[in-house]
Amino acid sequence: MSNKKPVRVAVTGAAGQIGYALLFRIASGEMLGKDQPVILQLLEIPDEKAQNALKGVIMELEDCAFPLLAGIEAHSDPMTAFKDTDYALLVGARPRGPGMERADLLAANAQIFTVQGKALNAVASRNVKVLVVGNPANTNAYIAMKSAPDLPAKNFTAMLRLDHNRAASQIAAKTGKAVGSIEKLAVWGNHSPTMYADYRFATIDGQGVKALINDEEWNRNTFLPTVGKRGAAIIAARGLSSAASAANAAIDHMRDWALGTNGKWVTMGIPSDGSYGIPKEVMFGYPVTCEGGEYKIVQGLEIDAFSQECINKTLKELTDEQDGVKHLL
Ligand SMILES: NC(=O)c1ccc[n+]([C@@H]2O[C@H](COP(=O)([O-])OP(=O)(O)OC[C@H]3O[C@@H](n4cnc5c(N)ncnc54)[C@H](O)[C@@H]3O)[C@@H](O)[C@H]2O)c1
Ligand SMILES: O=C(O)C[C@H](O)C(=O)O
Repeated sequence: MSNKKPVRVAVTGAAGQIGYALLFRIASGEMLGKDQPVILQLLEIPDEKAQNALKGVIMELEDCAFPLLAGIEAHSDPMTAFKDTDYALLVGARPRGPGMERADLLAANAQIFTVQGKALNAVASRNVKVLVVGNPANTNAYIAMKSAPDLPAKNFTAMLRLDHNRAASQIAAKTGKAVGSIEKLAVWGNHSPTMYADYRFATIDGQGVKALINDEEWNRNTFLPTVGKRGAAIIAARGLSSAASAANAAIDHMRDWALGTNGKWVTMGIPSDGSYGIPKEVMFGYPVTCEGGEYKIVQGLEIDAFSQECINKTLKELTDEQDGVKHLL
């Protein structure tokens, strides 16, 4: 038994496929630590089928008898689901099906994040840490942030960690080295095929990854498209969008933000502070380190011409998406 006070963790879309891969790991302490009790505040749409499915998930959570699970609540209204919440994982949104582009999702999902941003603004803990997973994640996080003017903008983040983990895995396969030995990897920009996974600074056991791979053709024509289109490849293969790997990335993102990275670089989508010439508030993937519950952008990295081109492209996509939702804000 832990004598720490329980923290409140809200998860939306709790009866969906990511929810099913996520909740059990949060309850077992993989996200916030094996000594941190949690109260789960679960939100689903006010629809009989979804609420019933949520009941089933809750029965299974109960049946795990997790020692750290100090309470479970089922909600159909964000105003109650987000009450006093310390962490909010905004997963609930429509996923992409085969053949759909991310832009198709913007119209379908944007409204969800104005409503939820306003609810967080009204009732969440003033220190709430928000992770948006529902796609298009960066722009949804931007909408939620803009809809919550009384909360610090820096508390709103978008998930780029899946791209980061995918990039690490491709590099491990290419070099034949252990994935856990890769450090200083960065993913810039949007969680979309335009993201720029950048291993120019990465090291494996102190050796430079760029020199180790020494294959710019592979970087441009294999690595970047493979990482960028991995979500679509999974949809084509499974008929459903990634869920276990997305849940895993959400756990990684929140754990590192809350508990720190010990100086290691990770990627988070965060509101820009102007670093690297990205306009302020654009929800942009950056390499960061985390300490004491705060993230800090890795500064001073040289951006060469190819990298700048890639960054400009993903930035343009994000500013276009932002323009497309102006009327909602
Ligand atoms: N950022 C990433 O890296 C990443 C990776 C994978 C998936 N995703 C996205 O995550 C989202 C969820 O994916 P999934 O596979 O779990 O989908 P899913 O359809 O299995 O589950 C989504 C759940 O959200 C619920 N929901 C919808 N609107 C809601 C609302 N307003 N409030 C509360 N709940 C709501 C639905 O009822 C459903 O149960 C999708 O948008 C998907 O594209 C993001
Ligand atoms: O690609 C998708 O639509 C799902 C998700 O964002 C992913 O990257 O797997």
